[in-house]
Amino acid sequence: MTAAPIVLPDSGDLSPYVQRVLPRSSGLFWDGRWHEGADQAIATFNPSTGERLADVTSAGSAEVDAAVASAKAAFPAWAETPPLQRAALLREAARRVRLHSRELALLDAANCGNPVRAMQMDAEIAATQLDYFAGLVLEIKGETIPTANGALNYTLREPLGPVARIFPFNHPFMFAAGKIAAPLAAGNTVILKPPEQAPLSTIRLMEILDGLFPPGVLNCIAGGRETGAALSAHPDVAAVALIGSVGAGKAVLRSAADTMKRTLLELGGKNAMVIYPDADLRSAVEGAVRGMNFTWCGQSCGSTSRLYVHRSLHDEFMQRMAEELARKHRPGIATHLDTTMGALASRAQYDRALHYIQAGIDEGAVLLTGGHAARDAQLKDGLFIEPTIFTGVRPDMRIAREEIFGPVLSVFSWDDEDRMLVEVNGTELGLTASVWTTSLNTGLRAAKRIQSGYVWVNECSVHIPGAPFGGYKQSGVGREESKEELLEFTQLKNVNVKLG
Ligand SMILES: NC(=O)c1ccc[n+]([C@@H]2O[C@H](COP(=O)([O-])OP(=O)(O)OC[C@H]3O[C@@H](n4cnc5c(N)ncnc54)[C@H](O)[C@@H]3O)[C@@H](O)[C@H]2O)c1
Ligand SMILES: O=S(=O)(O)c1ccc(CO)cc1
Repeated sequence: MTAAPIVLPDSGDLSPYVQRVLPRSSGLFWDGRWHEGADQAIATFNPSTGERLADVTSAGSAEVDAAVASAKAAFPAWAETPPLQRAALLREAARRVRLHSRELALLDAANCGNPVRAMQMDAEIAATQLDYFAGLVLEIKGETIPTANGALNYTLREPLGPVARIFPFNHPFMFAAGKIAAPLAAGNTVILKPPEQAPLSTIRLMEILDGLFPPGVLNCIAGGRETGAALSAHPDVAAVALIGSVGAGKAVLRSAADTMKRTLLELGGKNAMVIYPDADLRSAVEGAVRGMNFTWCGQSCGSTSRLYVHRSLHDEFMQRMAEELARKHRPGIATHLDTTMGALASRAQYDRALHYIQAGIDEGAVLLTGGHAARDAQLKDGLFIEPTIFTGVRPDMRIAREEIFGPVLSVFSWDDEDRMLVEVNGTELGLTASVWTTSLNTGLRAAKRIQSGYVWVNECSVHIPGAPFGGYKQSGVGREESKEELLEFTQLKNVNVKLG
């Protein structure tokens, strides 16, 4: 039985309730129970206020070894658990997530700076992913292969073993809860490594799910990059699934090489949105604001942070976009239910975004709006930056080439489609893209030519359950949010039976 959820108001400022939703446990859970760590604690903060929220125990190498040993010991029995029984436990996990969604959203808002209302959506997405993969368990199946001599030849899909799930701070709870679903559904055990900047909702998740799975099936170790690196290098970890930066992805690939472990990498983006001259202006302007994900300060791998507007529309488009942005997003305290744009997750993220804003100014881009920290006196203790749009951006500028992961949009004007598409594709990243046009031909042509793993036409930002999400080029390896994610956590065995 889980404790009853904490009742929270439907409107107004939820800051007074933050203390009540904090987890009571350490950051270390394996073998079905909580542990004290010998290693140091990580202080974790509220980016809206600067307030220290809690200290979380960080896993050192002894704790990593113990968590992996627990996941390894639990693996054979979990792999043998009938698939529908595994699915039933995942559905119960989804039910508990929904039951506690509002307190989890508040915890994320307080810890990572994203607005609390948006984080309620994150909890719902996580629950949907748990249900979705629970529904797929009977699809973990093989094929029969015709043979020349009448032998029976068939394939089986078997789980891999302990899977490390390492993820970042931009959607902490959605990643923690949603990303256990596929590996557990496929019969693997899991070790979660939450982000050091915002680990609290993962720890609370472990409290909410405590006792649901057999000991060792679902484990959690808090910690930073060293903890993630130790997991990636561990010989008894069979697969590492990382959501994070390209640099971390390369480090994981290198350490995984020694033990030939499976990797699934969801990495960075420098994603383009293209506005064709025949686009429906009203919906394209709305999409351009939404695609940048100003709600979470652009801290999203899928944000369309490069906007290519056809020259014939450029001035009117940008004027309307500035108006739409001003109407929709102004930084505010993340734990207030009216807030539509939160705080940057950490001082490092804040400094990084301001650094890129300065680089844009220094390299000659034109500030259309924003370009500085929030000046509202009520926000003075937090990590707030005004939503920022640069026009007149050239492809050689740093704000055109490098992932900022902040509320900074770079706008380009174009009139030659071929040249524009070369620029769109002229990056080592290829995660998402968005194209706006009323011509089906144009939309399909652009979708074919853009080198990205996920292309929206007359849409942006939304993730469609069941549609494979993942990157081309250095944006990643493998696909998530779909049947492909489930199969990433299986290995194929071929069996040939000579008959007669
Ligand atoms: N493609 C996606 O689905 C997706 C989604 C969200 C964020 N991201 C990317 O995440 C990045 C932002 O997050 P960040 O700056 O915290 O990323 P990061 O790579 O520094 O950290 C992400 C996670 O990886 C861990 N980590 C860092 N270095 C590691 C290493 N060498 N070995 C193992 N683990 C390591 C961190 O502790 C954290 O838990 C951006 O690049 C963004 O595009 C990608
Ligand atoms: O905001 S994003 O980081 O692009 C993101 C990643 C994954 C999902 C759903 O799995 C939603 C948003």
